Amino acid sequence: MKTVADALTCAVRMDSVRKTYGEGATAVHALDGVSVELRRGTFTAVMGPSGSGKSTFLHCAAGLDRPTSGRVILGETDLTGLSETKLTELRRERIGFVFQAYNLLDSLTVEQNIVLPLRLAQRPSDPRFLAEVVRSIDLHVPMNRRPSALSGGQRQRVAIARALVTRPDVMFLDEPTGALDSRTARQVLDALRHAVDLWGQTSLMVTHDPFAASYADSVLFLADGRIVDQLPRSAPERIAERMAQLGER
Ligand SMILES: Nc1ncnc2c1ncn2[C@@H]1O[C@H](COP(=O)(O)OP(=O)(O)OP(=O)(O)O)[C@@H](O)[C@H]1O
Repeated sequence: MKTVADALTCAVRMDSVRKTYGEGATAVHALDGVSVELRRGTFTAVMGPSGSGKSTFLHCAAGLDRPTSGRVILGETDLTGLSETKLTELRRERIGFVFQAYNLLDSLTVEQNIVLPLRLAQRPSDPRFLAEVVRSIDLHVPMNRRPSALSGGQRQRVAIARALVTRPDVMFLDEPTGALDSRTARQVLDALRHAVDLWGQTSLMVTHDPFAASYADSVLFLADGRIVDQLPRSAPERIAERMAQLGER
């Protein structure tokens, strides 16, 4: 029996989530009974071999995709019965997304890109909060510049600022450092970790990179659609070792 206190400390809960693609003999069980709780203010990494279900996990947790069975609960909202319209609204207002491709609009300035989610939700932008977000992720670029004039690491930090500006319940990141060299990746991860520590921003990141996962408070390991292990914050070597063991299954 879940108590009110559980709901308050839990940002996302997944209960026996299954996601099956196709039917019969060709059915693929991308998620095969995943139950997990992400506590508020924590940073979780999700790792696993290719095809283990990481993207499906992120898409179901973020309300981008619907599980075949089981439940996903964001705060106190059960996503199961929500209409498409309500789900879109919820994603826009309560969730932040960061993808490997930065998805910035070059017809807009850096500032206009960052505040776009607020405009779409018809919410006012608070210049002081915007300045704090930008400072917190160490983004020192002119706000009137176009994204095409920025480096990859700067662009990804603009994308993170855009995800943070609505103060989302959860920020979901899919391979945010996948396109970056190691030095730039480190800058982005430092920025991300800082945002988590400063705002208590609940975050979930899918990554192939043990170094990126070493920034998270805990690492979930998926294999064949199931959570097979979990590590507390660990060094990249320890995470890589666990991944290597999974690869040998
Ligand atoms: N739309 C789809 N239709 C059919 N099968 C799918 C679909 N999406 C994913 N799958 C299958 O579900 C399983 C899990 O895929 P998923 O993309 O979640 O894994 P992943 O761990 O993110 O992989 P990768 O690391 O390669 O991105 C795979 O076997 C994949 O082929």
